[in-house]
Amino acid sequence: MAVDREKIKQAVRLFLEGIGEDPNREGLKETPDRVARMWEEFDSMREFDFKLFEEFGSYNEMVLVKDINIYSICEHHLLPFFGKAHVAYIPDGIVCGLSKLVRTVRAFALRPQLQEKLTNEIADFLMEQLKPKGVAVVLEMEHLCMSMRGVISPGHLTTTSALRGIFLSDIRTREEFLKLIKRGRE
Ligand SMILES: Nc1nc2c(ncn2[C@@H]2O[C@H](COP(=O)(O)OP(=O)(O)OP(=O)(O)O)[C@@H](O)[C@H]2O)c(=O)[nH]1
Ligand SMILES: [Zn+2]
Repeated sequence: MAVDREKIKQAVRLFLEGIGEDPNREGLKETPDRVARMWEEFDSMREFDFKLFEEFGSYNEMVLVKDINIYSICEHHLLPFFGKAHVAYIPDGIVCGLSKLVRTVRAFALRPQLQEKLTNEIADFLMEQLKPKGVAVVLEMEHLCMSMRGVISPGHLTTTSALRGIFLSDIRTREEFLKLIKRGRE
C-alpha cells in the first residue's frame, strides 16, 4: 500500500484550516509536504528483507532482544504511543539477524495502531517467518492520548503480551522470559 503524497498534503492543509490556522503562514507552508514525507518514511520501513540463517541450527535456546525503543501512533487520536518492546523466540533450527527483530517491531508500529493489535502482529509475523518453537512479545507503552488529553493521566505504562507456542505451553520457559525481561530493574 503506497502512500499518496498529494492526498496527505491536501488533508493536512485542510486540517490546519480546520483548527483555525493559516496554512500559508511562514512556519506552516511547508508542513503538509513535511507530513507527507514523514508518512513516506514510515511506509518505507514496512518492507525489509527478513533474512534467515540455517547454519546456526545448533542453537535452540531463547533469543531475547529487550528494551527496544518503540514509537507508534494510536489509531483513535493519531497521537503517538511509545515505550519499550521485549521480543523473544526459541528457534527450531532457524535463526534471524537480531536487527530483524527490531525491524519487525518498527514495521508494524509505524502505522495507525492499537497496542494489543501491534503486540499480536509482531508475534504472529515472527511465528510465520521463523517457524520457531515459540515467540513472546511484551510491550510497555505510554499513550499520549491518555497523557495530554482526555483523561489526562500521564506517566503510566500499559503492558500487553502475546505468547505463542512453547511460551504458552511450558511454564518454565515463560518464567525464564519474564525473569530475563525484569532483570536489571529491581
Ligand atoms: N484498547 C486500547 N485502547 C486504546 C489504545 N489507545 C487508545 N485507547 C483508548 O481508546 C479509547 C477511545 O475511546 P472513545 O470513547 O472512542 O474516544 P474518546 O472520547 O476520545 O475517549 P477518551 O480518551 O476517554 O476521552 C480511549 O479509552 C483510549 O484510552 C490502545 O492501544 N488499545
Ligand atoms: Zn488514542
